Amino acid sequence: MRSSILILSIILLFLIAPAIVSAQSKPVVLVAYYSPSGHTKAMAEAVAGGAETGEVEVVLRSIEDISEEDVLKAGAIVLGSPVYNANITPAVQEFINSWPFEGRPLKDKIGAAFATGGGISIGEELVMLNIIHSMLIHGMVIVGGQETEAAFGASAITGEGEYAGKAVQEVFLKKAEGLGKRVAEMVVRIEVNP
Ligand SMILES: Cc1cc2nc3c(=O)[nH]c(=O)nc-3n(C[C@H](O)[C@H](O)[C@H](O)COP(=O)(O)O)c2cc1C
Repeated sequence: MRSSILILSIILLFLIAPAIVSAQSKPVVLVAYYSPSGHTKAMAEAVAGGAETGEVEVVLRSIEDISEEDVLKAGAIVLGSPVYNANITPAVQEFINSWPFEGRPLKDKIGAAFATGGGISIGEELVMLNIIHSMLIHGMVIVGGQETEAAFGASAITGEGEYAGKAVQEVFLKKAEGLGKRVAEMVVRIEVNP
């Protein structure tokens, strides 16, 4: 009886161990956002959905809930900010300023950006490029979205014309999804796995 339990346990261990090891070794894609009125959060959720390829572990979190350890553990960081006066918000700037720099521990991690802005061409590209500048200072490897229309990352217009007063539109969510998917593919491809 005892020996059959022992044999069964060994068989189970052999069956479960590879699954445990592969779960632990998946690169982490951290999707970080700041979103007082919910539009950037909607884009973040679409980025996270796109990144769910099964090959990575996706962590979707508001910047207030992200620790230094979360940042260090991530193989990729996708960061989103609303446009405030054609710039990233002070909270997102503070979040970036909190990243560890000594010894450049973020070097070679994948980085990508997304943004939402009230109006067309009054800041969303500047915000994505601002995030990208900061990631480059840390030595991160920058990835844009799937299509030319999301070359700098994924952005959404939330307050002008036909986009005003509505949930974030499908055309923008698709760009966010594509960005997430590409980041997930690239982080596996370059085998970033701290
Ligand atoms: C203080 C402030 C400044 C803003 N400045 C801009 C701006 O310069 N350009 C723009 O396109 N939208 C601007 N907006 C609009 C926001 O970027 C837009 O509503 C965004 O989608 C909000 O994101 P959230 O819903 O995730 O908070 C501003 C909003 C606030 C509150």
